[in-house]
Formats: sequence, C-alpha cells, structure tokens
Amino acid sequence: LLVSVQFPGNCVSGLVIWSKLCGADEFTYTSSIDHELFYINGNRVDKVSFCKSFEFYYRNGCFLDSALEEWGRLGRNYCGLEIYTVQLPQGGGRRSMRELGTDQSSIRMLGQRSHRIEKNHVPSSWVTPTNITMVASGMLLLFCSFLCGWSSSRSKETSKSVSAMDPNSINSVLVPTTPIVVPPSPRVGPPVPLDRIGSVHLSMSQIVKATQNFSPSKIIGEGGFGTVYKGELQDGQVVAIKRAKKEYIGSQTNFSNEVELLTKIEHRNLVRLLGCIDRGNERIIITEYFPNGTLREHLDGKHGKILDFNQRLEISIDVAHALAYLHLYAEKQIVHRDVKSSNILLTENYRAKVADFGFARPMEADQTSVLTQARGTAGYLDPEYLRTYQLNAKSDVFSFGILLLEILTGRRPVESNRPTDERITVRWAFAKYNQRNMVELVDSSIQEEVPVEIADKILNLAFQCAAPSRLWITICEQKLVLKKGTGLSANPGVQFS
Ligand SMILES: Nc1ncnc2c1ncn2[C@@H]1O[C@H](COP(=O)(O)OP(=O)(O)OP(=O)(O)O)[C@@H](O)[C@H]1O
Repeated sequence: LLVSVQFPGNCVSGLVIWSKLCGADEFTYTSSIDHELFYINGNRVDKVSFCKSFEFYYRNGCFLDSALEEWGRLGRNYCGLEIYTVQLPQGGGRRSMRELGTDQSSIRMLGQRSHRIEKNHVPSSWVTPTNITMVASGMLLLFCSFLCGWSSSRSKETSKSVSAMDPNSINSVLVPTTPIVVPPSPRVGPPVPLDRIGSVHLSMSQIVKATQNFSPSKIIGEGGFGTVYKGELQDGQVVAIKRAKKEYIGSQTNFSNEVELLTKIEHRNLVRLLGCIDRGNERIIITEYFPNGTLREHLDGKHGKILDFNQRLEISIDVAHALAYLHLYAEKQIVHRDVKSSNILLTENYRAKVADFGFARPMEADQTSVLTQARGTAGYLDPEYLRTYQLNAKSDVFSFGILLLEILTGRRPVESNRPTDERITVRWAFAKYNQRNMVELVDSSIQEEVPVEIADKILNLAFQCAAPSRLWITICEQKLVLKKGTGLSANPGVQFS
C-alpha cells in the first residue's frame, strides 16, 4: 500500500509506502532555488541512494498508482524512471489516505512533513505461536558458502537488472531478476594467496583444456557475473568452472579473502569449492558439478519430470540445514545474502546444494548486524535490510520464507505478467491463505494429493520468515532453531509436527 503526501509550500513532497513485501519507507524531496535535498525516513541521503531505493520500490510494484501519479504531477520524476500509471475502472485501485485509514491501517501524523503508517505490519494470524509448531528438521537457516570469488566480481558496484515490461498490466513495472546492488561498503580482511586452496589445483592451461578453450558447447549456465562451463579434468572428474566476466574484475576485489573464508566451510547441503584461480585478468571458481541443474529450472518444468511434494519437502529441509550451518555452526557466522531458487542446485537424488556465495558476508564474533550495501535479488530481499542497510542473518531467513512459498506454489517471487494484485507472490499467497484457498496455493503441477495440514504449516512458516519486520522474523528464526531435528518431515503426514 502506498500513500502519497503533498506537503505545503510546493517545495516538499513525499511518498510513504507500506507493504508486506516492501516494508514502510518515506521518500521525501525538498528543493529550493539552488539545491535539492533527498531523505529516506527522515535521514538525508544522496541523490544516487535515493534514486536507487526509489527505483527498487518502483520496480517491485511497491508504489500505488495514485501516489506515483501525484509524484509525477509534482514533477518529481528525478530518478529517470518512466512512471506508468493507468486509471482503474470504476474507481477501483485509487485509495485515499482516509480510505486506507479505515481499511486496517491507522495513520499517525509525525509533523507537517512526515506521515507514517502505523499499521501492525504483521496480521495477527501470522504470529500466533500455536499456529506453527512447525517445521523444520533443520529449517534453520542460512547457508554457507563458498563460491569464492564471486564476491570479487560482485563487490564491484554493479547493478544488473533484466527488465520485464508488461504493457497490458494495470501498472507496468520493471522487475529486476538478477542481483541488485545499492551503495558500497568497505570490505574486510587482507588478500591471501590462492594457489593451494581447495582440492583441485589447476593451472590456467589445464582450465583451458578442461573447457576446450571455454568452448560455447561447454557452457552450462550464464549468471549476472560470469559464465559457467562444464569441465572434464584429466582424471575424469567433472567440475563446474565459473569464469568472471572481465568487466567485473577490478582492483578492489576481495576475491582471495572470500575464497579463504569459504574454503573453511563444509556442509553436505552447500556446493563445495574445489579450487580457484585469481591471476591477471582471470577470476575462476571450480566447484562440484550438478547435472540436475537448479531448483528454479525444476519448478519451471524445464527438466521434464515435475518435483513431487516429498522432494520439495526434502529440498526445503536441505536448504534450512545449510542456512542453519552458516548462521550457527560455521567458524564465523555467514550471511549468504542471495538465497533464491536459482542458487539451489540439485543432485541426482534431488537433494539441495546451496550455491553462489558471491554476496556472502562473514560476521565478526558478537556482531549481530553490520551496516553494508544492500545486495541480493529483488523479491527475496528483507525489507528492513533494504531500509536500514543493517545486515544480519534474518535477511536470509526472510529469503528462505520467500523460497518456501516458491517451492510450494511453483510461482516466482515476483510474477510480472500477472494482474497487479497477484504479482507479488507473498501478498498473493497471504490473501489466498486468509481465504483458506489452499487448492490455488499448491502448485497445480504436483500430481499427488498434498495434505492440507502440511501445506498449512509450510505456509505458516513461510509467512513468519518472510515477515516485513525483523521482530516477526525472529520468531520464525527461533522456531526453526528450536525445532532443529524435529518437525518438518519429508514423509508427509508422518512427522510434520
Ligand atoms: N555447480 C554447478 N553445477 C551445474 N550447473 C551449475 C553449477 N553452477 C552454476 N550452474 C548453472 O549455471 C547457471 C548460472 O549460475 P550462476 O551462479 O553464474 O548464476 P545465477 O546464480 O543463476 O545468477 P546470478 O549470479 O546473476 O545470481 C545456473 O543457473 C546453473 O544453471
């Protein structure tokens, strides 16, 4: 939901947004003859940060048409975005502040220039402890590790996004599908030599040989920051070789630092780093190879066979175990920052391996959160992290909640081709859940019957994890930890307590 506010004097305007996905933020702009000032939640920010945040919210459909229209009418389109708004028929979709106030939200005036929605962000049904005894024999979160060097390429200030326009929709938005990066933060740790890291020590010429000189026929995937090749080593071992694009190789890379960190991490649900090369213009990571591809590909039906419900539960548990390891048991706590279905690789037996640690961030002992640039992928990003840049493990918990919804529904976190009110999966699912419409919630491609009580528990957990406030995410996180070794069972109906 979004409320647009015009302030007196024609020189100040603001946007206040609230949504389950996006959280609450106030965007304020002031101008006088010789300067412009930008604020987010009352804090002065530079124009670049302001526009990046604004753009993110806009692209995720967090703004309501009426507010954008107001913003545009005031001539506040400073961020170079083309704002699309379409009048809804019969007045639907235009909601005034007053309407919002009577519609579950109460609005508190914080002063002439500042309005904030004080709605209880989490519907009460999300937080009833008895609702969820659930989950997770390891639905603990947070994963681990490695993919060393991606960090390096990603530590550069790159903001890559793929735009998907849906001109037929009520409110066309641009949806970034690859990781977004907001302002930079200092990196930690000195670089270390990489030569002997991992169990596979290859020279560049051996890599060239294993990939047939990076032959296009050996490409198994393309990410935002590099190309992944299938490589066959001299001893017959098949590996995945990820080669960073040249444009992401910079001098300030912390590639080696991260490699060193990630090699200390080992868990059966984490993709194993086998080796790295950081020489000249090359940043290469060698990992285990998984012929079964990514979870997202399976949810999209790209591998033919559809994942059954049991397999989906196993995968959820595996990811939870991986995250629990990263957050609780690794030498240093590690926040992955990019938990998503396309970063979950599947083994031949459909067990999950969390991959892609390019954004992963180690936390120092006793450090509960760290101020850092917002990184991750749209749709999976913890709104509080986005708002405050304070990163902690709860951001991964949030992403895990979104992932659970993906696994159960088969939908992507943001479905840009659907009608506006169905586009954000967590909102859509929560609405259906409140209507007790379980049939529509469960992926229709699942052939077997899904026990309603199990689907209910998964959803309940997902909503607690993907709550807009960390207060509620904490509840989810604690439950997952307390429930370690119990709860979610891959054998539906037997042990899902
Ligand atoms: N170890 C692996 N085994 C098999 N396939 C892999 C492996 N690693 C990556 N891939 C394939 O390569 C694709 C690209 O992976 P990569 O990690 O570079 O990008 P991504 O995570 O999809 O995108 P981004 O890096 O932009 O988030 C994956 O989607 C997957 O299909």
